[in-house]
Amino acid sequence: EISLQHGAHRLGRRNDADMARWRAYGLGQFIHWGLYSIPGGEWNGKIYNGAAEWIRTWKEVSPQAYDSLIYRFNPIKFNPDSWAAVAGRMGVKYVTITTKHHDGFCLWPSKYTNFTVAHSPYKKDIIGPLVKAYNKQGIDVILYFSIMDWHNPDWRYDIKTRDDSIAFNRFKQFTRNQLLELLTRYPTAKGLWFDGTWDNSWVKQAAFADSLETEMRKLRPGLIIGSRFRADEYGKRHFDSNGNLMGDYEQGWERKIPEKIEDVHGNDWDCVMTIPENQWGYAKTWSGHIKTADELLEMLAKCVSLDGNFVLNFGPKPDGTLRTEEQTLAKAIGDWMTVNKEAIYNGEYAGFAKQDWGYFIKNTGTNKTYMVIFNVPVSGLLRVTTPLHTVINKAYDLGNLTQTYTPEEIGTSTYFIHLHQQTPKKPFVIVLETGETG
Ligand SMILES: C#C[C@@H]1N[C@@H](C)[C@@H](O)[C@H]1O
Repeated sequence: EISLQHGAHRLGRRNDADMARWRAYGLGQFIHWGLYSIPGGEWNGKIYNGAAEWIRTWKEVSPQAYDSLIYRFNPIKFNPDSWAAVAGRMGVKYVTITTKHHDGFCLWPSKYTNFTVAHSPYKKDIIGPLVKAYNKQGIDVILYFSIMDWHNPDWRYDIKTRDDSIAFNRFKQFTRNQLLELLTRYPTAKGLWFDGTWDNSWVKQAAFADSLETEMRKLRPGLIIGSRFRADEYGKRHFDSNGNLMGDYEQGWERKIPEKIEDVHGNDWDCVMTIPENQWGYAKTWSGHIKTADELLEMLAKCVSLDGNFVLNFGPKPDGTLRTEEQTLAKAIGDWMTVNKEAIYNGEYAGFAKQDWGYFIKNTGTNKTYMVIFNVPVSGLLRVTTPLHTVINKAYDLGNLTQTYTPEEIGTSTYFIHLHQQTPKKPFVIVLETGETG
């Protein structure tokens, strides 16, 4: 171990109630919305083949022309209650919303820049009504904030000269002011999801970022901040120079999911996932593989089975409505969650050997372990190997409690569950009630 001033300040998981609440969420929604939603991945009739929210960096787009989109931001159909209703119906427990993405446009009327909704035709705050609407649905809010800010003239990708340093010091104060402003304006926000923190300029700010994180936690006790916010004094991100996790949960699982429990090193984590391969902001044309509800449900079950949360991204349209494909997926996921939500909420790693048919999820604090089944074997036999000294007392369908199973013991701690029907149309869940022997 080397001595670190600005590495991880806590070893192991947070064990407070705020983090336990975050850990229990299971399913989240990401919202990417801003000026980039207006071009929707197209510019002068040409399709940008990158992620739509990065279109400002395209050589075909002049930054000034992009920034002038502020004069076209007027989502007349924006109704936060309808977004929150869709999320509530989908079974989402928390939403992460972009307050400011890399382009620097603020969805709240920040005092520290004019590049905000207040200077657009829309004029009104977007974040406040969104927080209120989601909280009314019982959904917690996490605020996404990009440190990298392409619009701010003091932003630098690296600090090479004295002028860079003077400008970036102004930028650091601007960033601190905006973050304290967000925490003060939206006191019910449970956490911050930082992004745009990979450039050398910010990576060199270990002391400043560490002190800012401490200040934010003091201002908002219980605040949840992930591993992507700051680097240690050697520039190490997510895990410090001693291999310890920075922040309260690992934020490295962007569009990817761990394969096995060893990959998560006993940490809390979230996976943020797009429906197309890589589009976060609204893209008029979705190309490539568009994930189906069953694929997304399997990703959700896999994340929860490995102690993580699954956060599905939505990119609302410039007029403030949600695109049809996203509404359709939200309903399909919601229909499944209506029947099976107890397998997802308060879910954790069960410690059963992984099987091909699907995922085991233990319900925190109870004797229930859920088998979330996606791949029914032609034999109709579901193999279950329990942890040592764990026995199965009862087994039954979560969707039909009268449908019970008598596990056939076929070896030490190993059983077959004989399925009664083998052609399910949707993923389904069998509940195991377990006990401990000797
Ligand atoms: C790269 C990158 C960003 N990180 C994702 C969460 C999106 O915000 C994307 O633009």
